[in-house]
Amino acid sequence: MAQAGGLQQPSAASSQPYVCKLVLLGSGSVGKSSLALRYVKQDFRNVLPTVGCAFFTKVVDLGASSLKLEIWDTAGQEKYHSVCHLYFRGANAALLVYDITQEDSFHKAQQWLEDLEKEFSPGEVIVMLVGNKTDLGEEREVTFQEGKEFAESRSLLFMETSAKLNYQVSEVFGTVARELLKKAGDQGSRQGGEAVVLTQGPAARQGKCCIR
Ligand SMILES: Nc1nc2c(ncn2[C@@H]2O[C@H](COP(=O)(O)OP(=O)(O)OP(=O)(O)O)[C@@H](O)[C@H]2O)c(=O)[nH]1
Repeated sequence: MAQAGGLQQPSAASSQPYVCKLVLLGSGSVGKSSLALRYVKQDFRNVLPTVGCAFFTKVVDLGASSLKLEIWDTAGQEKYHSVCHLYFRGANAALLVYDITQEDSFHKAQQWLEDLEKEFSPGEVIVMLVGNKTDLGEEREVTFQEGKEFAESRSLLFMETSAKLNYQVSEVFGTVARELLKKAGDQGSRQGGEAVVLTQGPAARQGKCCIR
């Protein structure tokens, strides 16, 4: 897994946090909404299947810098698949979520990766593979090793979580946030030291970053 570091600070003139779009992708019922709800509202409850897309925001405090995550929670049911690409356009990061007790959902996450690869150039978007529902270990169909090896083979970040038990949920979002800040810093350095905003504006929708 890549390590965060080498962060470029936002310019002194700006006190605004970086703004990044993170999209949650995966089959129905793997726990995408539950992960978002757990992270943003520290809550876990039965939620209805998402229709279209749900939207959350959270400011992540990373010490010297902060980052505002705009979290787009897409509907996993098959009938919504054809419209999902509309939501992940312009994303800076994606969580490919599967349910460790449903092998099908692991294969589906791999298909989502192919969809992302059609939309983005290599390295343009930070992708983490997330195996959810570790509290149901006795029903496990996808081993930790399988998830890890697939992630490594495609240069993805990887973690397992339980939204129910609040296991590694903040670590998932925190790790992605640190990677986003690191990327923004690297791009700022390449652009002569100016800070970079990964934003939801028109430039981001074309898969580019904006210089503040
Ligand atoms: N045991 C267990 N159940 C979970 C966990 N995360 C989610 N669930 C349950 O799994 C079911 C589906 O969760 P959702 O968060 O709605 O799943 P989703 O991926 O957003 O589903 P769609 O909206 O259909 O795409 C719900 O009954 C949740 O309570 C978990 O970590 N452990």
